[in-house]
Amino acid sequence: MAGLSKIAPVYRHGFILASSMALSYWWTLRWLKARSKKLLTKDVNSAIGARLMKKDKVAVDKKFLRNILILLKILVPKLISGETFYLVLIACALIARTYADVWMIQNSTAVESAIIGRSSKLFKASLSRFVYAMPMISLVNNALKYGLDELKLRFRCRLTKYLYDQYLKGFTYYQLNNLDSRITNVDQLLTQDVEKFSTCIADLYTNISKPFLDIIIFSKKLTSSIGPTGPSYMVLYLLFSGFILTRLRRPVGMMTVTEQQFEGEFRYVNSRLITNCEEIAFYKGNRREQINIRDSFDRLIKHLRSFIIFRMSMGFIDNIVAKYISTCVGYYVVSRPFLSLADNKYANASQSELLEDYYTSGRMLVKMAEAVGRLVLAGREMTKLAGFTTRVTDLMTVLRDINQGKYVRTMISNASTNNNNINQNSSQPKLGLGKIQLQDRIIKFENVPLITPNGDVLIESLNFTVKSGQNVIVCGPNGCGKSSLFRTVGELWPIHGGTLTKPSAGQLFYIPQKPYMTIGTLRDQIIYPDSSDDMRRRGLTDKDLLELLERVQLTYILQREGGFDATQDWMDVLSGGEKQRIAMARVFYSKPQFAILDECTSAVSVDVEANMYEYCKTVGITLFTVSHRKSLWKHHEYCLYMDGRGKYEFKHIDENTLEFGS
Ligand SMILES: Nc1ncnc2c1ncn2[C@@H]1O[C@H](COP(=O)(O)OP(=O)(O)OP(=O)(O)O)[C@@H](O)[C@H]1O
Repeated sequence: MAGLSKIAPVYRHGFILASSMALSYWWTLRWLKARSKKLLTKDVNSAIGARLMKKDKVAVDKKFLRNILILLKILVPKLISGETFYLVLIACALIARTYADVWMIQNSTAVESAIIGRSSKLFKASLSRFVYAMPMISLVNNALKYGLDELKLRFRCRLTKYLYDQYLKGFTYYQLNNLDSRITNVDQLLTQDVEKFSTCIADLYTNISKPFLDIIIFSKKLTSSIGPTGPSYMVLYLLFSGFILTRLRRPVGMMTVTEQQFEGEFRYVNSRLITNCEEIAFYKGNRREQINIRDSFDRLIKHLRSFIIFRMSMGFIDNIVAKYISTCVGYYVVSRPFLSLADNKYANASQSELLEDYYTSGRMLVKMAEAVGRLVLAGREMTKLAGFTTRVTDLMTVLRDINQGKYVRTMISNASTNNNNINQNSSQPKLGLGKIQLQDRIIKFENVPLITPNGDVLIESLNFTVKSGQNVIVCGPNGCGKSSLFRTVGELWPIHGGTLTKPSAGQLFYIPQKPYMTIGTLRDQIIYPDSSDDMRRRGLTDKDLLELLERVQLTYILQREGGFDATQDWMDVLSGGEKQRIAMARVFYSKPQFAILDECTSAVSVDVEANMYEYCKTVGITLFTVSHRKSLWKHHEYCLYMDGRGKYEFKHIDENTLEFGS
């Protein structure tokens, strides 16, 4: 303290200020680290917690620049495009706006000089110039706003379309949600994160280019009036403060990523409640669900609170460095020629000349100081953008990997990462991709292992052939791999060895126990996934659909719901059995070579079920059936039995065959 008192007051105050800033930053960072560790340790058993344990660095660095370049190619795919037009429009509006600012400074100074000089002629002339310029300035401001809004919308459109093209290619949407565990809450990424990224990058374009332009234009103007030293000091200060603040703001990127993850988790628990509300209501599970939702919400709020505190502490430093010190530097620079008595320029100047010169240069310098401050603050937006960029590019990487058949699975239990899905273990078959051969009217497994996405081997090597006309009933205890077999046949799960011969995807139809009903008319439910245009192209009409409804004894539904064009929430409006019968009508509409019926007639009466099986036979649809009903065995020629311990049997059904089920 005694040492401090010997230092000149201005340095002493500077020293105290710098120390308090460093202390506040250090304390906040320590507190944040401890808090985030606590939050994650508490949550380590949840999927999101496990994933958050593995944190990649998120910062404005080389990786960020590389990613942003990749994304820019998607946002602005061609030089001559709508996006380029709006980028140019914004740039022109920004230049016009800066010149408008310069003009306003000069005109305001003229108005004030006229008032101080008591010249009504000059006052009227300057004021009328201002009135004439008003519409132009307003037009520039609004052109800038319009250009920016349109650019954000266009960026969002480009990125959303690009990501959905990847996401809905083949079975990527299924595989991302079921086979790969790198991304949770993909809906959050595809909706909110893309929107935030687009807004952030468009805002940054103006937040960087406007102050940058201001600095160039004001430096040029000031250099001609007060010489190059003043503007150079300002630019030097910009470089120095920009460097310091960018380093201090590093945690913002990771915190943005975490915030989006927690937001996604909160959204997910809410949508689970909506999807399963009936089951939860029957269980009276509202209290339990409330605990889940509260947990997730608390985690989000705790994180948001930490973020607010970090922002506050950073804002304290930001304000001082980017606003106040830069204004001080501005005042210092503008005052130098005025305060220096040796300066010839102002030695013999009158009071009003000094005043006019000070107003013009001073205001420009203050504007330049503000621009320097804004540019320094834009660094904060940049770190935030780094967070959104990481989220979007992570999704793009996972989509690309999945499209190339690469999956990464993180085991929640031991938080280990399992590449390409398989636990390497001596008793398991060797890794290597199996082959798929397309051939009509046959399904043939040759040495194909049945492996779950977690890498558990259900059956080491499957070998059997099913030709058209040979219906197969698939049976075995729960969890033995019946549905897994169909996921493999349907190419939802990759084949890890051997050869699978099968018809093309369109010739295989899968019906699950709980059939999916789409958004649309009653007609859309029967012809799903076809559209009405596809139906017309097939040469079918509503009369044919009516026949299909007769086959499944569901014609009454037409009257009840108001015809084929009726639109309802079909998931709710139809009963379980009605949904299953609609699903059977879908099979008859599609007439595939093979249909997989996964307990899909469990809610249909036995006589209706028997009719459906007979009809399939007459139109040549071969069936794979999973069912616990003994009554169905008579419609099948073969039985595939899996014992749940890795063994299976494929055999012809005759009078000696032991029938499973009830
Ligand atoms: N997406 C998945 N990720 C990891 N393991 C899975 C996945 N889907 C299924 N499994 C595992 O594969 C095994 C077989 O499941 P599958 O659904 O094929 O059984 P199933 O024979 O159809 O059973 P059920 O008769 O109860 O419907 C189970 O042990 C299950 O845990």
